[in-house]
Amino acid sequence: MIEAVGLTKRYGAKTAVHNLTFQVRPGAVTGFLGPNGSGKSTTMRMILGLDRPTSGYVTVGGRPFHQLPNAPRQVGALLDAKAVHGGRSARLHLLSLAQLSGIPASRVDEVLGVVGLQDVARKRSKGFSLGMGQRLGIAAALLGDPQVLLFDEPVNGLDPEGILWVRNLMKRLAAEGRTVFVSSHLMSEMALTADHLIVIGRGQLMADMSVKDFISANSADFARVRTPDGEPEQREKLTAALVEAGGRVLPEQDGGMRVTGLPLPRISDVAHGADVRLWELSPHQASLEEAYMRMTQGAVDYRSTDDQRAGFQPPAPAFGHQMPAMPQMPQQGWQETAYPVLEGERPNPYAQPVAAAPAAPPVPPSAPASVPAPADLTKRDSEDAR
Ligand SMILES: Nc1ncnc2c1ncn2[C@@H]1O[C@H](COP(=O)(O)OP(=O)(O)OP(=O)(O)O)[C@@H](O)[C@H]1O
Repeated sequence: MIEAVGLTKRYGAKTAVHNLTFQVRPGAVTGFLGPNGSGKSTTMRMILGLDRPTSGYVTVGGRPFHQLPNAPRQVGALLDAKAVHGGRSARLHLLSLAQLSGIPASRVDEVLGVVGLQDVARKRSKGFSLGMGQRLGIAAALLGDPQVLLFDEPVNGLDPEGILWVRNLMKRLAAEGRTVFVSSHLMSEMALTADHLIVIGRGQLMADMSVKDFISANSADFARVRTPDGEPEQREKLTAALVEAGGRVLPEQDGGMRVTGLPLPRISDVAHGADVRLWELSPHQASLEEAYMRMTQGAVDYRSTDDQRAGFQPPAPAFGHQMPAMPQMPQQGWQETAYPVLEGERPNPYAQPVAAAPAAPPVPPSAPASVPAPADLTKRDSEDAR
């Protein structure tokens, strides 16, 4: 188990990590999430004794890293896959690491097989692709057969087959009872790999909970409703009836609607009462990515200027629906956020108090199907590009 208590790291005036307290338990994959520059690598370096905390402490198996007897056999880590002597072959690189820790040479060939590098084991690593370098870094982490494993963005540069392999490897390591702590910016991957999440923003703890709880705490469930294509009057009639029944309706890009505030059977009854046929009525829960974006939107330090111009406008209100007020972004130039806080959601701890948001123009009942559609919430420039 990894345990951090009041962990803080300052570099001069910059506080990289502030008062982090969390535990990473064995037998599960724990995802470590946070926007660029939020302090994930700094935290991992402190766990590994590569950086000294300014205050607080972190232990592995109850001891600070430096006090672990034969640490490489207890803790394995992939921090920077490029930190390899490029003139050495993969095998020689691993052999030298093994010799330093008293690990038998036979284990080197074993881990080369595990990561699929056996055929290039004698090639110099400077000729390796990004993905091969990641595999070599993972091999080094596994070398001592440790109980605790830390991976900083392990799928970086891997092809889909490699990503699947890493996912299965993490799960297998956790199923063997090991502690697996893994950072990533790939939310779809984390949703499939992690059991538990620790989310930080600007060095501070934002969430420490299961993936399931994280999604439900940071997203509002909604119903997707679609009326027959080519019959816009049906859609308008249903929108009016749903709003009258107390629902909130947001148009979707494909002509469907996102309805909140009414349970599914009630939506069905309202449609029946309004004599509107339905082509779709389905329950929806946000993705991990959407939930993550909602939570961290105020803690993002680096954002493309393009975000303001395209793709990051909040969904347009439908007839009769008043959009919830937008929390104001702390970043200069930001007036609106992509993720309004919806009813039933936990407010974003990083969002500033609501400031006067520009009033959205009302959409008349006869608005054509070209009502501005909600942005594609799954696309971000802040996806890790490294
Ligand atoms: N050695 C250092 N000296 C000064 N500042 C540093 C140092 N290391 C990290 N920082 C700063 O601390 C903050 C946290 O950096 P860190 O690399 O831990 O973030 P991260 O969450 O790993 O980011 P990313 O997702 O981009 O990898 C950043 O503002 C960074 O500039």
